[in-house]
Amino acid sequence: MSHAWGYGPTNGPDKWGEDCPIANGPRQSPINIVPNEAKFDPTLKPLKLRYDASNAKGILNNGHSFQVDYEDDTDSSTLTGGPVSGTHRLKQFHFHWGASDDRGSEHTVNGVTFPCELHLVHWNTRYPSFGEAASKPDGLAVVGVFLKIGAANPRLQKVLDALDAIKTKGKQTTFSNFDSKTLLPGSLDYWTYDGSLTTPPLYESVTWIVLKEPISVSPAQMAKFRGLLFTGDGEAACCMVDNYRPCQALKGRQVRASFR
Ligand SMILES: NS(=O)(=O)/N=C1/NCCO1
Ligand SMILES: [Zn+2]
Repeated sequence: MSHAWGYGPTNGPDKWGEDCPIANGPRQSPINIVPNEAKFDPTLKPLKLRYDASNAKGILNNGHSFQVDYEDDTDSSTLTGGPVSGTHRLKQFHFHWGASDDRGSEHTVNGVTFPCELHLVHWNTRYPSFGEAASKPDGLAVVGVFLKIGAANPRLQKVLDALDAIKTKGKQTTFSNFDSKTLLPGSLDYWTYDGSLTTPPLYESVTWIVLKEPISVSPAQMAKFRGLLFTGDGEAACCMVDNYRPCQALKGRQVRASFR
């Protein structure tokens, strides 16, 4: 692929393997989750998420999605328990979504897609930094949360209201005092499996923790996601939609459930 990766016909997921051969590796993400084939694992611990709102730093349009970045130089926003050992620090959260409500999530459940999926990205502090952890087999833990069309979600509004300031690629602005725990559903029941980043470099370094319960998003709120652009100022505008990777082969992996 001669130019930067993206989600278009010439640089999209089908082309990523040209630069990242791991695209066809044994533990790629996302996957279709089949609840009836997920095995309840009684040894799985409850997920413990402790986030400090004051760690929120900024919000950035990175040309693929937008992300809210967190201070990660201390253990004040962490994931512990669940399927991981040790402490994982929150680095950022971002979303994937579709051009219409019939698609947009990366993971699917019994083949069912959601219009949007939230990813909270954490790195294992046994490594010195996110950059070091990102390429290690136990380096990252990403919590995935499905968004389902329903009533407007007031917890999303502060994030969505910031999007007008980051419409084009490369734009960023301060974003402070945001507790990402408010984005989580009531239940922390989850499925977990060994997978990868769903964006290049597609490193097989992610312990995926996909929550069973979705959170709500309204059609008007989805329109705000779709108002972003993949493109930068002065470029021909291309709407930031369908920024999701299709499901990848399970290749013998076991998906475990934290609940019966
Ligand atoms: N969609 S994903 O797997 O969370 N991808 C990334 N890339 C950098 C951090 O998370
Ligand atoms: Zn993601």
